[in-house]
Amino acid sequence: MMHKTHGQAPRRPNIGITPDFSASRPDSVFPSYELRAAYPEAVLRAGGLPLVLPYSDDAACVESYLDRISGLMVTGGAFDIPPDAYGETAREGLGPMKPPRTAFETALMRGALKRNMPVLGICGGMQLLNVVLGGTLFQDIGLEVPGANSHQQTHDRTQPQHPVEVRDGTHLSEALGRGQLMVNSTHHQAVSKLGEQVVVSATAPDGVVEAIESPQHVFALGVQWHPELMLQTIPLSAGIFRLLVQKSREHRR
Ligand SMILES: N[C@@H](CCC(=O)NCCCC(=O)O)C(=O)O
Repeated sequence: MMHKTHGQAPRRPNIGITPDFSASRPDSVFPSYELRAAYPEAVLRAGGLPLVLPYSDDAACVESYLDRISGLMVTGGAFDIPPDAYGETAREGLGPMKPPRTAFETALMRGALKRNMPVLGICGGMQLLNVVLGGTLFQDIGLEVPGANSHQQTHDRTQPQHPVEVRDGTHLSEALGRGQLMVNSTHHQAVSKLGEQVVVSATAPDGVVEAIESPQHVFALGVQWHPELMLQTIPLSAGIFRLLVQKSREHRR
């Protein structure tokens, strides 16, 4: 009798993920990298292989990372991008910055985009995508966006804060469907001037840009919210990670 060969599970593409960095913590004087578990878990659930990428200012090391991944996820964090990265000086409301992290993530993202490798930016990672593509940021929504609602929720971030309208004909609508979606919100900055050929794929009711993408690239998507925290509360959120994994698998064929 012929043994029935079960189909092989699809290959897991390597997805690089950028961690946060602390010089010291309350429980340790030693520097550490930190990465909320929800980020790699979302990639695993979507069929990818998450690889955490420690920082390096060596261009050859960044290239070596890019040689070994098929997709890149740039995560968020409680810090702001230095305004000189988008040709501005600091204004009132600008928060703390992490220049070494921003420098590393910028080099990595530029290299990935140059290779037309799939890139997903989450929250601060979306803001970096816009900056890397030549755009700018509002340095503080409360001070610079008249009529804006609060985008820094105080309740459980697995729960939504506000709706966004997902635009048809975008990668985001391919991942999530078009129309209204409830999202969480933990940011005080937002996209101001769009980067070169960057399109808006979702907006909040107050007009704040909630997702962007670059049609110049096979998959370069940024979302201002944290879908990795809402996989249980709004399971549709997983579509973003599935699309990243699918595009990454196609990239390394
Ligand atoms: N400069 C950005 C940062 C947005 C962001 O990544 N927030 C995440 C908060 C902490 C976390 O969940 O890791 C802004 O505040 O607009």
